[in-house]
Amino acid sequence: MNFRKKLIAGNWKMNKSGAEAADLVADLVAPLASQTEVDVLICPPFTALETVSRKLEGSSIKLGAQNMHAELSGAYTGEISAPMLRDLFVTYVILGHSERRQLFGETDAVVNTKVLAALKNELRPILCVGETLAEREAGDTLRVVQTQVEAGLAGVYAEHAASVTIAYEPVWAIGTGKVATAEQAQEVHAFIRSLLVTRFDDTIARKIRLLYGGSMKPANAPELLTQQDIDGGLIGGASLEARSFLELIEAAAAVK
Ligand SMILES: O=C[C@H](O)COP(=O)(O)O
Repeated sequence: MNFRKKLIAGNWKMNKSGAEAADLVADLVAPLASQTEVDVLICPPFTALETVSRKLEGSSIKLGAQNMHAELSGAYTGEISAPMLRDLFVTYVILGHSERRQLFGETDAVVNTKVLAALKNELRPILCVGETLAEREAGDTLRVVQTQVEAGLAGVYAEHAASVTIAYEPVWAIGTGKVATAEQAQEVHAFIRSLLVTRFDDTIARKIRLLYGGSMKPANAPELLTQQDIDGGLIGGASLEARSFLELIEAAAAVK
């Protein structure tokens, strides 16, 4: 039996002006006013966080950021710290997204410092892991995921572990329209759960939510979300439009 509440998280990436963000949030807040079955999170770009934060006052929709720096303050031009995010009522932060790893050179060690800093500052990290197509074709998927999970969680204390969410995002499925089959996704999610049992214990491992990300859409969500170890989705493209995002939340709510 799975007691974890599903989480549907929208990663808007580098999309939406302040005005567009305000419009999209307005289209989400009213339809979700009485929705309690699924946890809903939106992660706008930094520039829209304040606007979205104000619009979310009184709503159960949670606010997340897409990245942060591990230091609290200092000479880090262009960076944003955990206290700055807390100032805007941000509660989650996506860390180690494959786009950050591939395009901005974030290593497992860097991602780990951010995970630890997020937890220390009472932000809930969403640690992203996943293999490239070449790694999958070479039969390296589980090894790559294991390295990223173990390195990402190095130094995380058991009492903080339940605040962590892990998103499995096969790089070849991100923004490509190619989705992992439910079996492929479940295999990796179950593997991550087993790593968490080893790293922490069974009770803690059962509390940690594991999200699938990579071209999740209303059409493929029901099959993915009914898998035993898939506790929600980290949604890119389909979170940019209210209708598809609301349909994904409905799909998650329909899973019993
Ligand atoms: O963070 C979200 C993922 O990268 C998935 O993006 P996508 O739904 O556009 O494939």
